[in-house]
Amino acid sequence: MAQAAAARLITKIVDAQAARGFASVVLTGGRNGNGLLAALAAAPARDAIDWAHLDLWWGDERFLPDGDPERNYTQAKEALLDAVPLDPARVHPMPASDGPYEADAAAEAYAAELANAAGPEDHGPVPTFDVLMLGVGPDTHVASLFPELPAVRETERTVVGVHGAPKPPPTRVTLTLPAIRAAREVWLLAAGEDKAKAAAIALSGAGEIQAPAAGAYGRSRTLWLLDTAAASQLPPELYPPAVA
Ligand SMILES: O=C(O)[C@H](O)[C@@H](O)[C@H](O)[C@H](O)COP(=O)(O)O
Repeated sequence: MAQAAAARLITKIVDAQAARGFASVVLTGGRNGNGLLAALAAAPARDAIDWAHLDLWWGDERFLPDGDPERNYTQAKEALLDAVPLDPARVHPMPASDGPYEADAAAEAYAAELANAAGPEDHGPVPTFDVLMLGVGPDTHVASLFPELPAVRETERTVVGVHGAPKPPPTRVTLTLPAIRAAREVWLLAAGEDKAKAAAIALSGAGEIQAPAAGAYGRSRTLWLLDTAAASQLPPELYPPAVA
Protein backbone atom coordinates (compact mmCIF):
# COMPACT_ATOMS: atom_id res chain seq x y z
CA MET A 1 0.00 0.00 0.00
CA ALA A 2 2.83 2.40 0.92
CA GLN A 3 4.58 1.92 -2.40
CA ALA A 4 1.36 2.32 -4.40
CA ALA A 5 0.45 5.44 -2.44
CA ALA A 6 3.94 6.87 -2.87
CA ALA A 7 3.74 6.37 -6.65
CA ARG A 8 0.34 8.12 -6.69
CA LEU A 9 1.71 10.97 -4.60
CA ILE A 10 4.70 11.54 -6.91
CA THR A 11 2.33 11.81 -9.88
CA LYS A 12 -0.04 14.13 -8.02
CA ILE A 13 2.77 16.47 -6.89
CA VAL A 14 4.41 16.54 -10.34
CA ASP A 15 1.06 17.34 -11.98
CA ALA A 16 0.29 20.09 -9.47
CA GLN A 17 3.74 21.63 -9.91
CA ALA A 18 3.38 21.50 -13.71
CA ALA A 19 0.02 23.24 -13.44
CA ARG A 20 0.79 25.86 -10.80
CA GLY A 21 4.53 25.86 -10.15
CA PHE A 22 4.21 24.44 -6.65
CA ALA A 23 2.33 21.77 -4.67
CA SER A 24 0.91 21.70 -1.17
CA VAL A 25 0.71 18.44 0.82
CA VAL A 26 -0.39 17.65 4.36
CA LEU A 27 1.46 14.78 6.04
CA THR A 28 0.19 12.45 8.72
CA GLY A 29 1.91 10.51 11.47
CA GLY A 30 1.82 6.86 12.40
CA ARG A 31 3.03 3.66 10.79
CA ASN A 32 1.17 4.00 7.50
CA GLY A 33 1.93 7.71 7.09
CA ASN A 34 5.63 7.23 7.74
CA GLY A 35 5.65 4.04 5.65
CA LEU A 36 4.48 6.09 2.70
CA LEU A 37 7.22 8.68 3.26
CA ALA A 38 9.87 5.96 3.43
CA ALA A 39 8.50 4.41 0.22
CA LEU A 40 8.62 7.85 -1.40
CA ALA A 41 12.25 8.30 -0.32
CA ALA A 42 13.12 4.96 -1.94
CA ALA A 43 11.11 5.52 -5.14
CA PRO A 44 13.28 5.79 -8.30
CA ALA A 45 10.97 8.54 -9.65
CA ARG A 46 11.08 10.62 -6.45
CA ASP A 47 13.27 13.35 -7.91
CA ALA A 48 10.72 14.11 -10.60
CA ILE A 49 9.36 16.20 -7.72
CA ASP A 50 10.66 19.77 -7.61
CA TRP A 51 11.39 19.58 -3.87
CA ALA A 52 12.14 23.30 -3.56
CA HIS A 53 8.54 24.09 -4.55
CA LEU A 54 6.72 21.73 -2.23
CA ASP A 55 4.78 23.10 0.75
CA LEU A 56 4.50 20.60 3.61
CA TRP A 57 2.02 20.90 6.46
CA TRP A 58 0.96 18.45 9.18
CA GLY A 59 -2.51 17.13 9.94
CA ASP A 60 -1.60 16.64 13.58
CA GLU A 61 1.31 16.49 15.97
CA ARG A 62 2.05 14.88 19.25
CA PHE A 63 2.67 17.82 21.64
CA LEU A 64 6.23 16.90 22.69
CA PRO A 65 9.61 18.68 22.82
CA ASP A 66 11.35 19.47 19.53
CA GLY A 67 13.39 16.49 18.41
CA ASP A 68 11.41 14.00 20.47
CA PRO A 69 11.49 10.68 18.54
CA GLU A 70 7.73 10.37 18.98
CA ARG A 71 6.95 13.64 17.16
CA ASN A 72 5.44 13.18 13.71
CA TYR A 73 7.85 15.84 12.41
CA THR A 74 10.86 13.95 13.78
CA GLN A 75 9.65 10.73 12.17
CA ALA A 76 8.94 12.45 8.84
CA LYS A 77 12.45 13.94 8.83
CA GLU A 78 13.93 10.49 9.40
CA ALA A 79 11.70 8.83 6.77
CA LEU A 80 12.11 11.39 3.99
CA LEU A 81 12.58 15.09 4.72
CA ASP A 82 16.28 14.95 5.62
CA ALA A 83 17.01 13.13 2.34
CA VAL A 84 15.50 15.64 -0.11
CA PRO A 85 16.29 19.31 -0.90
CA LEU A 86 13.15 20.97 0.45
CA ASP A 87 12.92 24.74 0.95
CA PRO A 88 12.84 25.06 4.78
CA ALA A 89 10.57 28.12 4.41
CA ARG A 90 7.97 25.83 2.84
CA VAL A 91 8.07 23.18 5.58
CA HIS A 92 5.58 23.95 8.37
CA PRO A 93 5.89 21.68 11.42
CA MET A 94 3.41 22.24 14.22
CA PRO A 95 4.88 23.90 17.37
CA ALA A 96 6.71 21.72 19.91
CA SER A 97 5.93 21.62 23.61
CA ASP A 98 9.27 23.23 24.55
CA GLY A 99 8.48 26.33 22.50
CA PRO A 100 6.60 29.45 23.63
CA TYR A 101 3.14 27.89 23.52
CA GLU A 102 1.07 25.41 25.47
CA ALA A 103 -1.11 23.17 23.25
CA ASP A 104 -4.13 25.45 22.74
CA ALA A 105 -1.94 28.46 21.96
CA ALA A 106 0.16 26.26 19.66
CA ALA A 107 -3.02 25.42 17.78
CA GLU A 108 -3.87 29.12 17.46
CA ALA A 109 -0.37 29.86 16.19
CA TYR A 110 -0.62 27.13 13.56
CA ALA A 111 -4.08 28.33 12.52
CA ALA A 112 -2.58 31.81 12.02
CA GLU A 113 0.25 30.33 9.92
CA LEU A 114 -2.30 28.53 7.76
CA ALA A 115 -4.43 31.67 7.39
CA ASN A 116 -1.35 33.66 6.43
CA ALA A 117 -0.58 31.12 3.70
CA ALA A 118 -4.12 31.22 2.31
CA GLY A 119 -4.85 33.30 -0.77
CA PRO A 120 -7.98 34.90 -2.24
CA GLU A 121 -8.56 31.81 -4.40
CA ASP A 122 -8.59 29.55 -1.35
CA HIS A 123 -11.69 28.38 0.45
CA GLY A 124 -11.42 29.89 3.88
CA PRO A 125 -8.44 30.48 6.19
CA VAL A 126 -6.32 27.58 4.98
CA PRO A 127 -4.41 27.06 1.71
CA THR A 128 -6.11 24.67 -0.72
CA PHE A 129 -3.96 21.60 -0.16
CA ASP A 130 -3.44 19.42 -3.23
CA VAL A 131 -3.37 16.27 -1.10
CA LEU A 132 -4.11 15.89 2.59
CA MET A 133 -3.07 12.46 3.87
CA LEU A 134 -4.51 10.77 6.93
CA GLY A 135 -3.75 7.51 8.67
CA VAL A 136 -6.80 5.80 10.15
CA GLY A 137 -6.87 4.47 13.69
CA PRO A 138 -8.59 1.18 14.63
CA ASP A 139 -11.20 3.38 16.37
CA THR A 140 -11.68 5.33 13.07
CA HIS A 141 -9.77 8.40 14.35
CA VAL A 142 -7.92 10.52 11.80
CA ALA A 143 -5.24 13.08 12.66
CA SER A 144 -5.93 13.62 16.37
CA LEU A 145 -9.70 13.68 15.96
CA PHE A 146 -10.94 10.88 18.20
CA PRO A 147 -14.52 9.61 18.35
CA GLU A 148 -16.86 11.73 20.50
CA LEU A 149 -14.06 14.01 21.83
CA PRO A 150 -14.37 17.83 21.51
CA ALA A 151 -11.91 18.26 18.59
CA VAL A 152 -14.01 16.25 16.12
CA ARG A 153 -17.04 18.44 17.00
CA GLU A 154 -15.21 21.68 16.10
CA THR A 155 -16.96 23.48 13.24
CA GLU A 156 -15.25 26.90 13.23
CA ARG A 157 -11.57 26.76 14.17
CA THR A 158 -9.08 25.13 11.76
CA VAL A 159 -6.63 23.88 14.40
CA VAL A 160 -7.26 22.91 18.02
CA GLY A 161 -5.39 21.48 20.98
CA VAL A 162 -6.32 17.97 22.10
CA HIS A 163 -6.16 16.91 25.77
CA GLY A 164 -6.68 13.37 27.00
CA ALA A 165 -6.24 11.67 23.62
CA PRO A 166 -6.76 7.91 23.94
CA LYS A 167 -3.70 7.32 21.73
CA PRO A 168 -0.55 8.45 23.58
CA PRO A 169 0.69 11.05 24.02
CA PRO A 170 -2.47 12.53 25.53
CA THR A 171 -1.72 16.13 24.44
CA ARG A 172 -1.78 16.89 20.74
CA VAL A 173 -2.46 19.58 18.15
CA THR A 174 -4.71 18.77 15.22
CA LEU A 175 -6.40 20.11 12.13
CA THR A 176 -10.18 20.00 12.46
CA LEU A 177 -12.66 18.54 9.98
CA PRO A 178 -13.36 21.96 8.39
CA ALA A 179 -9.62 22.36 7.69
CA ILE A 180 -9.34 18.79 6.38
CA ARG A 181 -12.29 19.36 4.05
CA ALA A 182 -10.61 22.42 2.49
CA ALA A 183 -8.20 20.08 0.72
CA ARG A 184 -8.69 19.31 -2.96
CA GLU A 185 -8.05 15.65 -2.25
CA VAL A 186 -8.09 13.68 1.01
CA TRP A 187 -6.27 10.34 0.98
CA LEU A 188 -6.89 7.92 3.84
CA LEU A 189 -4.17 5.31 4.34
CA ALA A 190 -4.99 2.04 6.07
CA ALA A 191 -3.02 -1.19 5.94
CA GLY A 192 -3.38 -4.25 8.14
CA GLU A 193 -6.15 -6.39 9.61
CA ASP A 194 -6.46 -4.04 12.58
CA LYS A 195 -7.88 -1.35 10.26
CA ALA A 196 -10.49 -3.53 8.53
CA LYS A 197 -13.31 -2.79 10.99
CA ALA A 198 -12.56 0.95 11.02
CA ALA A 199 -12.59 1.11 7.22
CA ALA A 200 -15.87 -0.78 7.03
CA ILE A 201 -17.51 1.46 9.65
CA ALA A 202 -16.27 4.70 8.10
CA LEU A 203 -17.36 3.63 4.60
CA SER A 204 -20.79 2.36 5.64
CA GLY A 205 -22.44 5.65 6.49
CA ALA A 206 -21.32 6.13 10.10
CA GLY A 207 -21.52 9.65 11.53
CA GLU A 208 -18.34 11.74 11.75
CA ILE A 209 -18.61 12.27 15.52
CA GLN A 210 -18.67 8.53 16.20
CA ALA A 211 -16.35 7.75 13.23
CA PRO A 212 -14.14 10.78 12.41
CA ALA A 213 -12.73 9.07 9.28
CA ALA A 214 -16.26 9.27 7.84
CA GLY A 215 -16.02 13.07 7.96
CA ALA A 216 -12.65 13.26 6.21
CA TYR A 217 -13.40 14.07 2.59
CA GLY A 218 -11.89 16.35 -0.03
CA ARG A 219 -13.43 19.08 -2.14
CA SER A 220 -12.99 17.15 -5.34
CA ARG A 221 -11.81 13.66 -4.33
CA THR A 222 -11.55 11.29 -1.39
CA LEU A 223 -9.32 8.24 -1.81
CA TRP A 224 -9.08 5.28 0.54
CA LEU A 225 -5.76 3.52 0.01
CA LEU A 226 -6.07 0.08 1.60
CA ASP A 227 -4.26 -3.20 1.46
CA THR A 228 -6.35 -6.39 1.12
CA ALA A 229 -6.29 -7.01 4.87
CA ALA A 230 -7.65 -3.55 5.68
CA ALA A 231 -10.27 -3.94 2.91
CA SER A 232 -11.31 -7.42 4.07
CA GLN A 233 -14.53 -6.31 5.85
CA LEU A 234 -15.76 -3.85 3.22
CA PRO A 235 -19.21 -4.50 1.76
CA PRO A 236 -18.71 -6.18 -1.68
CA GLU A 237 -20.35 -3.26 -3.49
CA LEU A 238 -17.40 -1.08 -2.45
CA TYR A 239 -14.86 -3.24 -4.24
CA PRO A 240 -13.91 -1.86 -7.69
CA PRO A 241 -15.23 -4.18 -10.43
CA ALA A 242 -11.69 -5.35 -11.29
CA VAL A 243 -11.25 -7.12 -7.96
CA ALA A 244 -14.86 -8.16 -7.20
O1 LIG B 1 -0.21 11.17 15.54
C1 LIG B 1 -0.64 10.10 15.09
O2 LIG B 1 -0.56 9.03 15.69
C2 LIG B 1 -1.26 10.06 13.73
O3 LIG B 1 -1.39 11.23 13.12
C3 LIG B 1 -2.51 9.24 13.77
O4 LIG B 1 -3.65 9.90 13.30
C4 LIG B 1 -2.22 8.03 12.92
O5 LIG B 1 -2.18 8.41 11.56
C5 LIG B 1 -3.27 6.95 13.11
O6 LIG B 1 -3.32 6.67 14.51
C6 LIG B 1 -2.87 5.68 12.36
O7 LIG B 1 -1.63 5.28 12.83
P1 LIG B 1 -0.96 3.92 12.27
O8 LIG B 1 -0.79 4.14 10.79
O9 LIG B 1 0.35 3.80 13.01
O10 LIG B 1 -1.92 2.81 12.58
